[in-house]
Amino acid sequence: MIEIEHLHKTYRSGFTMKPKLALKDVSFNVEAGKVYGFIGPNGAGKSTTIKVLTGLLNFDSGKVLVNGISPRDVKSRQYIGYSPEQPYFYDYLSGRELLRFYGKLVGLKGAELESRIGWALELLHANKDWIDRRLRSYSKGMMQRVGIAQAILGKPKLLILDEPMSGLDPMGRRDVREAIQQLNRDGVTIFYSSHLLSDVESISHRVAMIVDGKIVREGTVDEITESCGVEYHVRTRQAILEADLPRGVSATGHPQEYICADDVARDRLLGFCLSNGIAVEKMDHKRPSLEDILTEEIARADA
Ligand SMILES: Nc1ncnc2c1ncn2[C@@H]1O[C@H](COP(=O)(O)OP(=O)(O)OP(=O)(O)O)[C@@H](O)[C@H]1O
Repeated sequence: MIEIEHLHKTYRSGFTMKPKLALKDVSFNVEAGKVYGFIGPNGAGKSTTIKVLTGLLNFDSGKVLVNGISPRDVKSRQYIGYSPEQPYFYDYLSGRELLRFYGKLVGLKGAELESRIGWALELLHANKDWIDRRLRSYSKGMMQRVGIAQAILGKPKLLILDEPMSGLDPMGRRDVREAIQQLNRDGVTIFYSSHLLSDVESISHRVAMIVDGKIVREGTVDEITESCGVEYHVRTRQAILEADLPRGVSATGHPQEYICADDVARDRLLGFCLSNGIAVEKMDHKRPSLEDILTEEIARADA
């Protein structure tokens, strides 16, 4: 559904038009029928990638195809629904009037238009009285729901959402997560960016992590977190002197709890316990979260 190969994008801004390379050799594919999360810190290049995908921005070099068509070709937009990070709508309209306007743009009218608006509002739990108030009185969360509702009115094959959960309270985030999952069950491919990594972990089939314009990880959440190794937390019946701890094993704040950096360190600690008659009470393994990995990648890029 989305193919990006060796994408480079430079911005030129300011009086001197000094170039800034915002995307550096970005490549990834999004298969049809998947929920694909795009994560990275502020300024990493997420919105730039999304603007390239939606044909709003040109790029220097590389290959970008959406449903087999270049995003510069207007035909590619036939299948796309898009909600920008900060939608700017004409705010003298009510949410419902705005949706009528967008619905007409995708060819809906009459009873079908009203029923499609009803469906979109229901899906986003936005069928409340505020939908008939003017947009200028909306909170960020209300605006976000209307922005996503307009993006799905045309029943797109591909839904592109830039930070769909930002500005939402926990219930709003849950509603948007559930809406994404429902749309995906109905066959929609979803590509979305987010800072909220626990949401991304819970609903994405695959994830790409971008830091400073470069893709640093790509895969399923399991593939990404497993590739970073598993830590083992071991609790013993007796304390072990720090000086006696085998290589790769470190003390925690608790006197009988230790962290083994990998399988080898765990085996060394278990061997040490066995030969010294120390009973092991408990052992858990802990994979790093996407947040741990992203934090590490950001530190590496800053180093
Ligand atoms: N119109 C522009 N002119 C010049 N530089 C820009 C422009 N838009 C973005 N940039 C720069 O390109 C880089 C990537 O920005 P982008 O908005 O794509 O990041 P992002 O990952 O979406 O960030 P955020 O999470 O804060 O929205 C940043 O360094 C940003 O300052």
